[in-house]
Amino acid sequence: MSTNPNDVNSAAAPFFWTEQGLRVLDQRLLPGQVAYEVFDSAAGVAEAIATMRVRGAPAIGIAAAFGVVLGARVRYRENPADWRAALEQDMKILAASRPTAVNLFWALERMGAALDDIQGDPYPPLLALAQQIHDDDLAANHRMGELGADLVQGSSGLLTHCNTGSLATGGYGTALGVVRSAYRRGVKNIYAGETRPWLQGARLTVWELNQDRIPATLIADSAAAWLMKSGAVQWVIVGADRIAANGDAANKIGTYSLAVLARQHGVRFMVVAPTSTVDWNTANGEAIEIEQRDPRELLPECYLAQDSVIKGWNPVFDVTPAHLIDAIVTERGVVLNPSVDAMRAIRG
Ligand SMILES: CSC[C@H]1O[C@H](OP(=O)(O)O)[C@H](O)[C@@H]1O
Repeated sequence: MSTNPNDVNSAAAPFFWTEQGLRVLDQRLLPGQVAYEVFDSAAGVAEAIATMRVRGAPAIGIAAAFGVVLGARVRYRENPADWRAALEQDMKILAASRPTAVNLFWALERMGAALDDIQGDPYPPLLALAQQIHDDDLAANHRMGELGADLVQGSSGLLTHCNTGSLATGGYGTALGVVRSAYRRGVKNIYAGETRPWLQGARLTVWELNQDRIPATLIADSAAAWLMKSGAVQWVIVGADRIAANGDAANKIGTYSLAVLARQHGVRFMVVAPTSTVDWNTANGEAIEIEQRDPRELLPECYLAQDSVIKGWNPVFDVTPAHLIDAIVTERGVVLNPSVDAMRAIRG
């Protein structure tokens, strides 16, 4: 199987569409196991998203689009004359799978808007639309990769956080797409933060880079400040799950602290995300819902006992204010020093 990040059939692809259903790579098991499960219903895809078998804002949106396709196939078979109401219930289940990544709701809105024009069997047109959403995301990632690489040209080191590669998108990646493009242009010192507690960096990002034979250095999240103080990196490059209209960006927990540290050390800070991640209806970061996941993803086993007095607090995103962001890179262009006015340049 190809590991070419340009190829959606690379080992790092988060899922593949098959006639049986959406074949999902279970990212909870990486890097130790490359294991797939086929989901053949909307509820099944919602479960795959909620449990983080598939994760990453763009990948969540694309998976949800295929979830709508699966729901339409089931509902039309059940009742060819009246399938839409049941499908809309399926779409509500998909919408409830995770709250922060706006790509989920953007994809469901695009699929929902197509229902009015459908005559007869909804499966073929909805499958074509889901595949278009997937293809568009891959194309956007390559465009953003080049735009971001233009900005970091000449840098010696980059630090990234979480996983924003092929595993989190339609292929190639957002922030990790910039890293891939920058590496090809000569930026050789790539650092990846482990990204506790789910370890997207330690388990997923360095796995992807190793598949691509791109040398990288894994660091503990707590080593980021010391790395920046050493002068080894000139940019911190991250993804996003939801960008508000003023440029405030929600991303994996730990991103905000990296932005504060970057400003302290004169390191520039880049957010890379397709415009499907921009939520024009949310004025600023204060209004972004931050997902709280089960503390059991954080707490050592011994503190899960009934008599334990130890709890966990497990917000899995935080919000970086626009004033700490030097550049937001999208497929429609780059927003330098983001603000409400500056963001208008990328609004379709
Ligand atoms: C390009 S992926 C964007 C975003 O999604 C990740 O979150 P999760 O792994 O919880 O789905 C992370 O915040 C990435 O930066």
